[in-house]
Formats: sequence, C-alpha cells, structure tokens
Amino acid sequence: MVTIKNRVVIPLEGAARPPEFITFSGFAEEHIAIVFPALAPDATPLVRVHSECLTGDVFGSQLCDCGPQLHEAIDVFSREGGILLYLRQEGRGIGLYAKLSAYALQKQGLDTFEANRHLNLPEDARSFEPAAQMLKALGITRIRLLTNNPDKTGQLEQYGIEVESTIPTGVYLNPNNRNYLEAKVRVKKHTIPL
Ligand SMILES: Nc1nc2c(ncn2[C@@H]2O[C@H](COP(=O)(O)OP(=O)(O)OP(=O)(O)O)[C@@H](O)[C@H]2O)c(=O)[nH]1
Ligand SMILES: [Zn+2]
Repeated sequence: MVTIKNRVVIPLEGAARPPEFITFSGFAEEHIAIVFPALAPDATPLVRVHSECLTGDVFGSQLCDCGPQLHEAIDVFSREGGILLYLRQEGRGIGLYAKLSAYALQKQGLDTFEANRHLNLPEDARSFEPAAQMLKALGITRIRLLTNNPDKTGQLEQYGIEVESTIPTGVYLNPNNRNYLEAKVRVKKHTIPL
C-alpha cells in the first residue's frame, strides 16, 4: 500500500503560493507529488502526470515537448492550483542512457518507438499505477487530467481513478521535434493537432 511519507513546502520562483512536495512509501522509485494550493478547493482537482525527461525538463531539449509541458503545468497550477505527479520514468521508463542510445538511432531515421524496439526494449515501459496510488494516498479518486496521451487516461481509469475530463496541453512544435510528435500521433494516438 502506498502512503504519504513526508510533506515539505518549497517556494518556487514565479509561484505566488508555494506548493508542497510530497514523498511516499510503497514503491521503489522516488516519485513525488507537487501539490499547488487550489483556488477553488471544492472543484475536481486538475492533475498532470509527468514522466521525467532530464534532457527536456532541465536542459530545454528541442527533441521533445516535455519541458514546455512541464512549465505549462507549473504556470497553470501556480495560478489555479493543481497536482503535479512527477514520475521517475525517464525515457518512457527505459532510462536515460537507453533514451540517449535511442536518440542516436533516431538520427539514423528510426522513429521514437522503432528505436526502443531496436534496442530490444518496450516502446513504452511505463505503468501509471503509481500515479493512481499516489492520488489515492492523497485522498483523490476523481480528477481532471492535463494530457494528450490516451494511454494515461485509460490506465488511470483502470487503476481506479475517475477521469472527469481530459484537457490537452499546448502544442509545442519546433523543427527538431516534428518527427517525434508525428510518431506520437501516428502510433499512440496522442491528441496533438499538428
Ligand atoms: N525512449 C524515449 N523516450 C523519450 C523520447 N522522447 C521523450 N521521451 C520520454 O518520454 C516521456 C514523455 O512521454 P511523451 O510520450 O512525450 O508524453 P506523455 O507524457 O506520454 O503524454 P502527455 O501527457 O501528453 O505529455 C519522458 O519520460 C521522456 O523522457 C524518445 O525519443 N525516446
Ligand atoms: Zn522529453
């Protein structure tokens, strides 16, 4: 059973009201929930389930859209409140080194999913069960979800979270991530209007 371990308030640059960073017991990875105080506490919570992307989240890589999606969530939640579940699932769960190997293959023409398979790894190794477990530990079973990925919505429902509505993120297209975004739409049916 996943339970809350600790809560600590951390002021963030640009966030008028500081969020709580929440740690958990019950899974191996160090997933965290970042809870921004809600303006309307009775409304269904707005949630972003974000998979770690060191290159995009920290360094602003243009090969994906993770960085701007993360910052969009932080901006919106800073204003309205919301819950950011930051999952330590680098590279769709295959890890950082494997993701960088997959990037090398993508430079040779494979798409993001073919590249994982070429490395004998799953196209997408993520389970979103920990996200559902974290929400339940926070006492939340009904959410509004910020995502373009239908698999996230489906898995959260499967693990007992009612997704009242799905809200798409912005479209963060640039010349370097077009192939990546097109593959997500073509293969995994992401709802990105390209
Ligand atoms: N293996 C691999 N992982 C990638 C690649 N590009 C980004 N990632 C990882 O993909 C994850 C983000 O997944 P996405 O499919 O972009 O988006 P999503 O989180 O499923 O869906 P959204 O909620 O709409 O953002 C992060 O863990 C990134 O590190 C890549 O080319 N190869
Ligand atoms: Zn990324």
